Amino acid sequence: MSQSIVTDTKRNIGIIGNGSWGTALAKILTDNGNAVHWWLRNEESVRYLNEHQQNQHYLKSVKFRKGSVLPTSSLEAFFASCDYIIFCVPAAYAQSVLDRITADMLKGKQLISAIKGILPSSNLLLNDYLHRELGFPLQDYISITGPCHAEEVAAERLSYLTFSCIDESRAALVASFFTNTYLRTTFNHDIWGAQLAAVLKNIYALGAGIAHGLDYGDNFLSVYITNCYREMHRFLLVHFDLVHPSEDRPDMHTSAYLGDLLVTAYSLHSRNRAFGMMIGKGYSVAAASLEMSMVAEGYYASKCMQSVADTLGLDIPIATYIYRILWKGEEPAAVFRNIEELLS
Ligand SMILES: NC(=O)C1=CN([C@@H]2O[C@H](COP(=O)(O)OP(=O)(O)OC[C@H]3O[C@@H](n4cnc5c(N)ncnc54)[C@H](OP(=O)(O)O)[C@@H]3O)[C@@H](O)[C@H]2O)C=CC1
Ligand SMILES: O=C(CO)COP(=O)(O)O
Repeated sequence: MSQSIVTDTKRNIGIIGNGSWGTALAKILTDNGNAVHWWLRNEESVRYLNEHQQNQHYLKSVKFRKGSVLPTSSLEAFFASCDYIIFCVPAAYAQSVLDRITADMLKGKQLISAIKGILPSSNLLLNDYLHRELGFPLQDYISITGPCHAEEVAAERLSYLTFSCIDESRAALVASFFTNTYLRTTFNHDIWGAQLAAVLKNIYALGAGIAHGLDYGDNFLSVYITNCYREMHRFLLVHFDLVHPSEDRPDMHTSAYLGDLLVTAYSLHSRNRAFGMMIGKGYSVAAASLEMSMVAEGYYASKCMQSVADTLGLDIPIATYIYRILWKGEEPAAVFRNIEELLS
């Protein structure tokens, strides 16, 4: 795609995080004619991006037009330049960035979360953390979810994203920045449901990878995923009753729910599936982590969501079995024999 770069200063968009997804989002935005500010945590990555117009380590097939991305390693300079800030650091590492952000830096900004994880130090979603710790207004927070792998965006294969915000009109506006011929967008006000579903699906998809590694077939996997979806639904309904009683119940018929569970459980691009597959094949968690150059959020989410479920007294048996494999060192084959008995 080629368009001229938008110099409209009212739409200053920035991305925090330089992994595959941050790079894919930068591609969409620059393809749509926006100049994108980009915070990268190390100076060498900034230098490389400036010199080569591509990310040194992730999604190298994406080449940016000169001047379309504006990288910096100074968080202060980055915040001063942006009105819309996309947060795209894996949840496991997000705290190191959050610790450097003050309420003043966030004043007047729209925060767009592209992470599909929960913060391990607090077991909170990013919006709840920012609201509680920095008084950030919940209506200024938009999430991006939906079944979408960075690699397919890089190849401009038709994909769909969901934008959620308490104030639907803001979700609609931000969605419009991303819409183009290979990227369709929808928007809603389901901010907690969409984010929680994204966290949970990573755990279940990692479990699907384990099943795959253990040599279960497609017949088993389809039943496993159906049961995961049912468990996710049960969890969300009770979670909403207990934590967000006045919010609309999540609309599980949208692709941010089933669609994302399916793509993460089945796609060869999925890091959660790949990580799980190694566990199923007998790798230890440490060995599987070493093999991965990218992050499988489901591993960290498994511990966080177990803690959330225990605190609220919620039962998530399949996720608990995955947690026991990942964090309690239980033997995958034996645990999956228990999961077999659970499924219907
Ligand atoms: N990839 C995808 O297709 C999609 C990803 N997402 C979500 O986007 C979020 C970001 O993931 P993604 O872009 O894929 O990440 P990747 O797994 O592609 O890359 C890892 C990122 O983590 C950073 N990182 C690694 N170690 C540390 C550390 N110790 N401290 C701080 N940062 C570190 C890396 O920075 P560095 O290179 O400097 O080490 C890099 O930016 C996740 O929540 C993911 O679930 C959502 C939809 C699709
Ligand atoms: O969220 C994703 C696809 O929608 C990415 O999943 P993985 O992190 O497993 O690659």
